[in-house]
Amino acid sequence: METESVRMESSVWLGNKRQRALLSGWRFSWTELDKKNRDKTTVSVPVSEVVAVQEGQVEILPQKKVKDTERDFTLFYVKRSKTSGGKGPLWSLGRSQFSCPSRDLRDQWVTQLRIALKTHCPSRPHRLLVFINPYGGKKKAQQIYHSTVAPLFELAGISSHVVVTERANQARDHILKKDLIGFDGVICVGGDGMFSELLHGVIGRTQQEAGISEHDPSAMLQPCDLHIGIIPAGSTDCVCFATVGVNDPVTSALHIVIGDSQPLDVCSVHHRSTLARYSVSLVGYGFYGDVLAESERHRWMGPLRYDYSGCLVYLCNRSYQGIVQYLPVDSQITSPRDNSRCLSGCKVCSESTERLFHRSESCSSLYSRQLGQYSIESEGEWVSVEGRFRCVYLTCMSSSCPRSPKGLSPSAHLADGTGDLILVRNTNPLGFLTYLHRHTTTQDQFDLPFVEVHRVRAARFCFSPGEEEDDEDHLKESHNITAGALGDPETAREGDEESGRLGSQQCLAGKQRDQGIKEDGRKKRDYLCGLCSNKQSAASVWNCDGEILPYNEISCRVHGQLVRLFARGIEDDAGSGKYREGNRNCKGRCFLHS
Ligand SMILES: CCCCCCCCCCCCC/C=C/[C@@H](O)[C@H](COP(=O)(O)O)NC(=O)CCCCC
Ligand SMILES: Nc1ncnc2c1ncn2[C@@H]1O[C@H](COP(=O)(O)OP(=O)(O)O)[C@@H](O)[C@H]1O
Ligand SMILES: [Ca+2]
Repeated sequence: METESVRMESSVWLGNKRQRALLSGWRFSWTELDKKNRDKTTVSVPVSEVVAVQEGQVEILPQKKVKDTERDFTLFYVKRSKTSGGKGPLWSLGRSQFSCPSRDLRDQWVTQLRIALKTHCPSRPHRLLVFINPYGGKKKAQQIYHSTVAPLFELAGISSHVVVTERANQARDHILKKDLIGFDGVICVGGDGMFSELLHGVIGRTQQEAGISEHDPSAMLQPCDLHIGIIPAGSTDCVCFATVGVNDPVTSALHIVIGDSQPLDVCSVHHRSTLARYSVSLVGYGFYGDVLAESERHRWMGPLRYDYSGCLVYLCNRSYQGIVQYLPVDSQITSPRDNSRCLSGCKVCSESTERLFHRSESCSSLYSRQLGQYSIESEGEWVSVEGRFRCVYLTCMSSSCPRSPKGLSPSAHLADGTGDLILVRNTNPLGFLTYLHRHTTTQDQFDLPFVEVHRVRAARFCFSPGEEEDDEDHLKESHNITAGALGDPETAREGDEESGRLGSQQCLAGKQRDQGIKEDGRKKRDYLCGLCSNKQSAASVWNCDGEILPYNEISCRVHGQLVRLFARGIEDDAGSGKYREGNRNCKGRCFLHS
């Protein structure tokens, strides 16, 4: 139904400069006028990026201050500033205080702007459930939320229920079990591990409600309506970086406030007919599994633990024997080496929306037709590769992060229903170092003779178990893994206090902690001896979005656009400042292009 569009125009003052303010349809603009009434500069803000309109002269930071001058109103909106190195723009809160010739006119402006907001932004969140992990990253999540994010939510009229977590998996269990009526989204303030908790909660709950078994690898999972927001306060913050373009709490909070919506592919990981976990960024064996396992022993280092562990594991020079099978997507149609980049309003992803959900006649491009429905049972299409690998991994998106600004697969798409499978065969230490180093530069990390990359819809992996390590109990022991941290759906859902990555460490206090450190020292030596020995048959573990999975065999399947984030993908330079209608307003699954 067409909504009547609001229009209003008048003269106003911004400081001592006279302006012509104009609200027309979905834009509000003000143009500075010179003494002869000629136009000078114009500032134009899309209504969908207006955060709030308030009477008087209002400031919210560092503290809320209101001077209720009867002819003034204050407009808060999204302001962008450029960043370098292919990142997205930083968003901040713009504020302009307008003075009107009369109180009457001021009231009219406030009313009309608020009507425009209601008309053009019907899908903004009003009530949010926020989970803060006080121990993630540099342990600043609570401070970040209260000083930076909460004032923005309050300004935008969003009410929030805040839960500061006391144990791992609390957020996931809360989403799975508690009443969520009235909430328009769930937010995590933390890292990729916290995001993963929300992801599991939201997907699990949606499948429960739809009566779908998550353990069935061939089940078509039900897409989730509840949006997830991420305020980055962790160590890698890859999901935030790859979907927003920067790791900045204010930018993320503003995407949430204006109700942006970004669909995201999710990979389900199964082990022997049981769902092991979901992943969006990394399901990796070998190097990335070893780095994660090693890093858990150095959590006290904060985010630096990954760099330290990365160096240790690199020096150990390990490789693993295994078989990888994958269901490829036609490389003539879409390729991880096409040098494209999935940006805000991505055409490939929007065509996939049609293919995945509507399958309409209009969806007739070659890409959409070729990627039509498939069956993971169609054995004939599977490709098999056997060998010794430094690492193998699957990612549903670019997985860019500050450590690797282009990411694990720079041309991967957030929402195209496929993942990129990277196979790094055994090579000499210098070759592998070159490969790792290219993640941090603009050089093509796939242009190396021992690296293969394939765009896939599903993959299966089977790695040879270690000589004496053919049972998972041994693996768990040698990697010092607790039951809940294994992502065992049954154990983990009980929500026991010891489960999860920080669980066992944060619970240690006083004497117990000292004992823990000694114990940790011993296990570390044992672990490194095992890791660096020449016993090439020993097994690694899986790094599944930062969670350890100690299995030799897993199967993975990509579920296109299974969840939605309060984000819009990475805006390129040309797109910054250029308006793209918030796609959440489309109500269904649709994109609008800038
Ligand atoms: C020796 C230096 C090697 C440099 C290579 C750089 C490669 C960076 C790859 C980044 C991987 C991104 C995938 C994201 C994984 C996260 O889910 C996971 C958990 O994050 P968090 O919850 O915030 O702790 N992070 C990792 O597994 C870190 C891998 C780092 C490998 C060096
Ligand atoms: N209160 C808590 N105590 C211990 N662990 C927690 C708590 N809250 C969350 N966790 C767990 O901590 C892990 C790491 O958290 P995350 O916020 O991702 O930080 P980081 O990015 O530093 O790893 C997550 O897997 C999460 O399940
Ligand atoms: Ca994808």
